[in-house]
Amino acid sequence: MKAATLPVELVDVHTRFGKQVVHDGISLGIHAGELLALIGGSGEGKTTLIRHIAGLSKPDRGEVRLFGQPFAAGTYNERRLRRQRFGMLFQHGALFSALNVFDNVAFPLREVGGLHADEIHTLVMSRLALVELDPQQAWLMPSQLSGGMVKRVALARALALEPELLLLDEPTAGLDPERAAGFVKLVRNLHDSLGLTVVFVTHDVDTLLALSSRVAVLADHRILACETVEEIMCLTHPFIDNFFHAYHRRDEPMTPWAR
Ligand SMILES: Nc1ncnc2c1ncn2[C@@H]1O[C@H](COP(=O)(O)OP(=O)(O)OP(=O)(O)O)[C@@H](O)[C@H]1O
Repeated sequence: MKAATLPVELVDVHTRFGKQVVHDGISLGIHAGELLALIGGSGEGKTTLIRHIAGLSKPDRGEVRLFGQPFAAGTYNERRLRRQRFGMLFQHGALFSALNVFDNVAFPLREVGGLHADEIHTLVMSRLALVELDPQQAWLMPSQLSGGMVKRVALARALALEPELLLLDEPTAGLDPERAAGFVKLVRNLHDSLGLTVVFVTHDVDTLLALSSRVAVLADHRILACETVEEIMCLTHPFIDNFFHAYHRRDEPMTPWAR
């Protein structure tokens, strides 16, 4: 039986910036439909790894495969179609500050080309509805949005082309606990209803518990482990002890909501 194609496969990835080694042989397969969290100490290379997956940077050695193909493989058109199969949410939303919400979400649709203005309007409004924003909020500028709304608009833009894979760099960073919980619930619902594969970087234990089906730990320039959160919590490593330290000090029992 032929093995299913993995949406993302990292094979022996090495990255260095000058003399600084960031990744020293990272191999990881991400399965269709999973919610994979990437955790690790500050500066361990999580964002760089997400950027490699999105093709925004390249490892010095090793390979990043997207939907079974090396990033650079195929014709221009094949690469463009592969590019449309994932959406990315950057750490601070990265909205175009000179464009209103509508035009931010419409941007990837216009880039693809071939769509009429009324089709773009329908698609943008449907994406805004997916992220639970009101139609009248389409006409606001990014400077008029709360932090939570910025994330939702950025998510709507990432979903514009109906991707199968969503890459999220610290989706709840900068949000208060209530907004963070709301955003996590939204991502979780979208994952369930659209059958998305989600890869996300987080520093937040609550986000990790609520969203991950598997957790990859980046430590000492490698993947230390990639297991369920319960299994990760049983490992002994200074980063893991530290990461869950505050959580262990709470009185409540550890209850991942994701399963
Ligand atoms: N373009 C670049 N040029 C030089 N150094 C870089 C570049 N991009 C990242 N780095 C360095 O590589 C290391 C990994 O950075 P990265 O942002 O991937 O870490 P991270 O794990 O996401 O960190 P954090 O959790 O603090 O956001 C850091 O030391 C960073 O300074």
